Amino acid sequence: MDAAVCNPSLGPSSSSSCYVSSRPSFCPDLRRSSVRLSSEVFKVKIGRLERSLCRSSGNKLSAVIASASQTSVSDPISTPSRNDLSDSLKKSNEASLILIRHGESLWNEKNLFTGSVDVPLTKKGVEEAIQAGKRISNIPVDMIYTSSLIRAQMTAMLAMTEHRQQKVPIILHDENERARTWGRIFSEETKKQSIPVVTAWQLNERMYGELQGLNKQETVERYGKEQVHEWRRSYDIPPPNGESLAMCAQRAVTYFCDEIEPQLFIGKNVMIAAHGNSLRSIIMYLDKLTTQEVISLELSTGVPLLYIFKEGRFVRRGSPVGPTEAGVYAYTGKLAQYRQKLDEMSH
Ligand SMILES: O=C(O)[C@@H](CO)OP(=O)(O)O
Repeated sequence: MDAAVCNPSLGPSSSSSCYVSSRPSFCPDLRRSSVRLSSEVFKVKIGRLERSLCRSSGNKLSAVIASASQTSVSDPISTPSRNDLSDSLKKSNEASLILIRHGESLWNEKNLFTGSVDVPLTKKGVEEAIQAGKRISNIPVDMIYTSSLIRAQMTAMLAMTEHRQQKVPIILHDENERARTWGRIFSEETKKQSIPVVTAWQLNERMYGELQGLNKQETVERYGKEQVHEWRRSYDIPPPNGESLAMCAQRAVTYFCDEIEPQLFIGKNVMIAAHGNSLRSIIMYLDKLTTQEVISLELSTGVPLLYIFKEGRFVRRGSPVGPTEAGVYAYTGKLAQYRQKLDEMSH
């Protein structure tokens, strides 16, 4: 691996860990990346890459702009024109990426396998989401991506109630023409005060198959600790009739590359609220973890992780929690400036 991964286990205590990947991001570089994604993911990525970049006579910039302007965020709130995108691309050399696993759900509390089942947060989960919002309240957010499941959406919305930017997160409904038309906003000023929220099933928790609804402890007693650990944490062994992490990565990482990276590339600050395993697969891609390293990657509920996307690379800043917060903001001039602006506005 050409990146120094300081700490593949991303619990709340890993806030000081960071690394600079020497892999410039964006799909082309997967050709030489050491990320152990499944060969199917690799093929999908390369296929899409060739469609989005190579076909456009090697002009990466125009491909990125075209790709960004065609994404599902071409919506009534923030339809960026090609000129805006070019300007923003010229001006921006850095964007923040916040990843947050949803707060505790009612089935987390009961210790049940949840997967694709759409279960809401507990009171504790609501509180975790609010606390997460406090932790990221000084980090800019221009776009939010959530899964289509309520626990991730609740988390994103509750976190944003704490954000000092005080913009209104608005869910974009893209399911049909009527939903798109009826959700239009007719004030430019109001649009500026809004943050588009894109919901994507591709970011959903991995489908846990026939384990969904079963108690985790009882499953261990029935099938043994090793078998259950393999189902829960291995890269390519799926639970009965469910998705392995590799299968989950195939949709989640592909979505990240196709829809989210282009936004970061043009300088948009992005928050993703999703799930233990869909985020593990994305972190595996960002941190270039091996199939062995990803086994020990555990994400706590409601703890945000911050990455800086700069010069085509992802730099992990760990979690903006507690005493290390100053370090997080001090890291980039842009974040420090943003925070100063917020301070000035609130005086
Ligand atoms: O039940 C689930 O859907 C997931 C996340 O809560 O569990 P696990 O930690 O086993 O991947």
